[in-house]
Amino acid sequence: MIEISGISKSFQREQAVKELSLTIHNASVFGLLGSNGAGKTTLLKLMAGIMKPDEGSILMEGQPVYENLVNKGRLIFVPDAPHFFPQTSLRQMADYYRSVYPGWSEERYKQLSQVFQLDEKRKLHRFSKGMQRQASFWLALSCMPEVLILDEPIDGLDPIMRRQIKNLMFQESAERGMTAVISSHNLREIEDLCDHVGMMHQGRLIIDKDLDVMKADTHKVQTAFCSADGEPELPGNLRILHSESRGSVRVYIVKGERGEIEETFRRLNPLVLDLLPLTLEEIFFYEMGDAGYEVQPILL
Ligand SMILES: Nc1ncnc2c1ncn2[C@@H]1O[C@H](COP(=O)(O)OP(=O)(O)OP(=O)(O)O)[C@@H](O)[C@H]1O
Repeated sequence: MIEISGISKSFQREQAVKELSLTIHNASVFGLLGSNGAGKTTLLKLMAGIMKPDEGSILMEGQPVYENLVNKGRLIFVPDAPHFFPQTSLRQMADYYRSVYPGWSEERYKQLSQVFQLDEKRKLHRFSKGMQRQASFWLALSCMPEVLILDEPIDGLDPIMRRQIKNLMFQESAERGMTAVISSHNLREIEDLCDHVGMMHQGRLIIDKDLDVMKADTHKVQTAFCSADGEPELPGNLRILHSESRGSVRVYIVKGERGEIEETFRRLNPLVLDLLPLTLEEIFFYEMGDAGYEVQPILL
């Protein structure tokens, strides 16, 4: 378990992370969203023990991460721009990882050659951007990390490799109980991969929710009423985040339990009544508005 309590981090006069608290449970896949400059990379580096918070604490299995070799050996941070030693081949880089990470598995490294199919003898700087990213995943997963921290990992990968990486992440999480923390600007990617989602804005964590709970809690209601009766007054107990008319159809975004919402609308004798699921993008859009944030500058 990763327990983050009241951390802040400033660069000169810029406060990148502000009084942020968060718990990430073992074997979960946590998606971190937010606008450019929201503080995601800073938070990930703090979690990985690359930087020390100015205030607050970050504990992994009850122990600090910063300057703690045991915890650092349990986690791998994959940055948005892969970092390799100059003039090294993938095999040489693998030798280095083997010497540093106690969990390194030669067997896993060999297995993963079936997925990545990169030339191990070739110098890494000669690889394309996407191939370098594949090499980072190959090395990171061969270390059998308990925690994998990924900064915008999927960008630059082709669709087949994206799927392969997603499958590997599911496999590592389900079979070995690996915890993953993934920052991304891609809501669909996060929706596919993650079971828990956080959103940062100006250094703060403004949403921290289970994806299933979030989905089960917000509904799109499409309804139409007999025009002769006019539009009925909705009961005050309905928590409506948004409403709009599309011709004769009225669309409501409503928070609450599906059965209760349906029952409430049925009592108004609608001609049409449909309850539809929302995408993560839609849920965020309305949740952020509900939380009083200007949605446009936050969602990309
Ligand atoms: N090494 C640094 N020195 C000075 N300021 C920094 C440094 N690293 C980050 N910052 C500042 O901290 C803030 C948060 O940056 P961070 O890279 O964490 O954001 P981000 O959410 O990852 O952004 P993006 O989505 O654009 O990658 C920004 O205002 C940035 O300018």
